[in-house]
Amino acid sequence: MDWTSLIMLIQVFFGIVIGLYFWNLLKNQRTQRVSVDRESKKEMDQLQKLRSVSLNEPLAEKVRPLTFSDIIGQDEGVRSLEAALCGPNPQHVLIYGPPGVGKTAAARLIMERAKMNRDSPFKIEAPFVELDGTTARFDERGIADPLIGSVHDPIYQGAGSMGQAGIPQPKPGAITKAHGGMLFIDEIGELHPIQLNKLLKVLEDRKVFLESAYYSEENASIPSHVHDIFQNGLPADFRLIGATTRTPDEVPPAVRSRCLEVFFRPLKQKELSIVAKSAADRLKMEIQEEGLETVSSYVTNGREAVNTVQIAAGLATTAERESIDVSDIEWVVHASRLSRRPEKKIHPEPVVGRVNGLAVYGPDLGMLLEIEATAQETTGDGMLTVTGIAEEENAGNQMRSIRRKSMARSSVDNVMTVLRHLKVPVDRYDIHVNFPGGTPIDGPSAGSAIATAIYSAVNQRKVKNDVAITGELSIWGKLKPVGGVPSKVAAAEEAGVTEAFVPKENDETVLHQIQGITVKPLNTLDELFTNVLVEETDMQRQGLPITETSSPSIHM
Ligand SMILES: Nc1ncnc2c1ncn2[C@@H]1O[C@H](COP(=O)(O)OP(=O)(O)OP(=O)(O)O)[C@@H](O)[C@H]1O
Repeated sequence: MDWTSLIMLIQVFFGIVIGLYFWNLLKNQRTQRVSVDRESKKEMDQLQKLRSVSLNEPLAEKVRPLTFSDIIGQDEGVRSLEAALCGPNPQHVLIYGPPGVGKTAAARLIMERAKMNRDSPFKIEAPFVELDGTTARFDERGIADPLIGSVHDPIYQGAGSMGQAGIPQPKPGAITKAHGGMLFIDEIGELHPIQLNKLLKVLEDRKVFLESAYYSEENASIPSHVHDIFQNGLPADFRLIGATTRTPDEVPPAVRSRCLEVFFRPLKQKELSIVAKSAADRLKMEIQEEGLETVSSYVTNGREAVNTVQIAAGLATTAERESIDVSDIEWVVHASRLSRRPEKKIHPEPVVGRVNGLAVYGPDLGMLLEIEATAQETTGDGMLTVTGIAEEENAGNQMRSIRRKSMARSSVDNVMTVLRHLKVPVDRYDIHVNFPGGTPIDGPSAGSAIATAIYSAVNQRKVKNDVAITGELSIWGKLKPVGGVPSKVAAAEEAGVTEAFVPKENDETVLHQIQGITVKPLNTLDELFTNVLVEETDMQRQGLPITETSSPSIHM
């Protein structure tokens, strides 16, 4: 055998080996493909089977508000929402309100309302994207961020053909999906601070830049659309609707300053009855007035009202009835461990030393705050006792927390000074001020009501039972403005108050639009006393010459 034949033989041998190698590779790939196809077909069949099964529409869907008129008690909030989003220049919006009062329901309807306006920049196909701030978790390495978007780097398994070619793949987040439309973030206050800061940047830039260590401008194998995204950003021009159960002071000022703030209020008892009735109607169930009253005296928001009716309807259906009985509802409220709403109603008659103050707690929840005072003349130095409040409280935030004397306690001390100044002989009495019921007391705003209670107790003059008072007190007896007055006045009206006295500086048109109650703005404590104390009879006047001056005079 000569050299040429030997070389040819070697070539043929290697040719066969290489051929066999590739043939084997191809065979493996084909087998893999076949098994992947077989697996995929099995999964596909399973998916089709799952899709072919469906239950009835969930009851919660059936009772969901379909129009703005289905949203009860939030006319003002809905109006603000429309003003912010349905005009030619829509704004970002933050909706505050307690849970289950219609924030999400209203946000879901607003896009359709906006599209009805021909001047609205939202086109027919404008998207409405929803995200939940509590679950929109992100990864600090930027692997996943459902809100802002992320980059699928080649290092991660499953990066596909682009990954194998070493190309980073940008994945758009909710802000890009909402481009040209609205992005609704429920519980926006629960977003991670880093996500919030990134969101703020997007609101400014109206686009988002994604980053990846795998991206290089010089890399010619990267497709042009990926270059474009890394160099020019992904579009993210949308209007934000954030909803939160937090109070405004718990939301970062940077977010608040970019948004129009809209407030949804807690629902009143009669409004909860309407929500419950409409849920029963949608479920095609009868419900009597007594049943509605039971629902509304236990639930605190629209969602609870709807849920209670749904479960009660389930009980009725199981018993083959077409009407919900009171006993069904009673069973549900007890099984759900709901407790009856504390009914804050005014006292039936005027009493000495008993005043209706007004408090606000949570986001926009007003309530009647009972204040009681007694005064016992003493021969020694008068003592002051304050009960029903915390003596000390924590203030500040995580960065700086301080312990201080309770604001309510300080407020009582302040009142004592004002009354001394008015020549009310408070030091000749043992005075006891009580805040019954463990109500949260937001400190200074109860000042004028506390002063009235003490003055009434010292002078034995009854305080009208159908009036309520709010207002901080300056050390000279001037009424100073306080927060949350509209919700306080609304709560007063619900409790049966006919006249509410507020500081003049708090006088707003909105207060006078609350039905069933008269709002009187006042400047000074002596004006307040004149209005809220029951007229003395001649006999009383003769018997009780308590103050050193017949009529208090205020010095500013
Ligand atoms: N004001 C209302 N009028 C009519 N139905 C209401 C109202 N508020 C709540 N509901 C009922 O409760 C359900 C839940 O309300 P929604 O999700 O809008 O509350 P939310 O304020 O967004 O609460 P959360 O802060 O817990 O998300 C609604 O689908 C509706 O059936």
